[in-house]
Amino acid sequence: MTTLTADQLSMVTLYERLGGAAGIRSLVDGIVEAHLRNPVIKARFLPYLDQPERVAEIKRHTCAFFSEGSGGPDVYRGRSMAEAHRGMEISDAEYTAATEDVLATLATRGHGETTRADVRDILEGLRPDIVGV
Ligand code: HEM
Repeated sequence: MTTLTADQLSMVTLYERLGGAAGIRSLVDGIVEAHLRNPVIKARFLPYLDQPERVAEIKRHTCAFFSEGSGGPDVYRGRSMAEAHRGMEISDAEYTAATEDVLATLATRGHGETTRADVRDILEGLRPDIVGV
């Protein structure tokens, strides 16, 4: 396998580094599983287990959201982050817990420090749209 420097990596879109549509799909599956195990936020997601069609739709939307946000070809047609999370009163601690699930899932899929830092920066940018809305 070729080893790329951080500078070379930054020239490949984040979407490509995440493994395109299949890589993102695998990530979203892993993130949802991590949320369901995470004591800080699992209560938010457990009620969806008996709504598999809703879970499938949320996963589809989340894949499109990640694709669009990482330079991929998909167009996100779900609600804005503020609209999707409005009324949930999500705390900073919950947001951090969700972010840690995303970063841990990236690590288990073998994504390196540059890619994890790029994703962490994007998620930090979304925090004000999701926390406390
Ligand atoms: C880390 C950043 C986050 C991102 C990028 C994100 C992204 C999304 C997306 C794309 C959707 C689907 C929206 C739709 O279908 O219209 C969604 C739904 C949802 N999110 Fe998040 N989310 C984040 C954090 C959180 C946190 C911290 C929680 C709770 C602890 C949470 C709880 C939920 C729930 C319960 C839904 C389903 C809403 C519904 O049924 O209408 N999210 N999220």
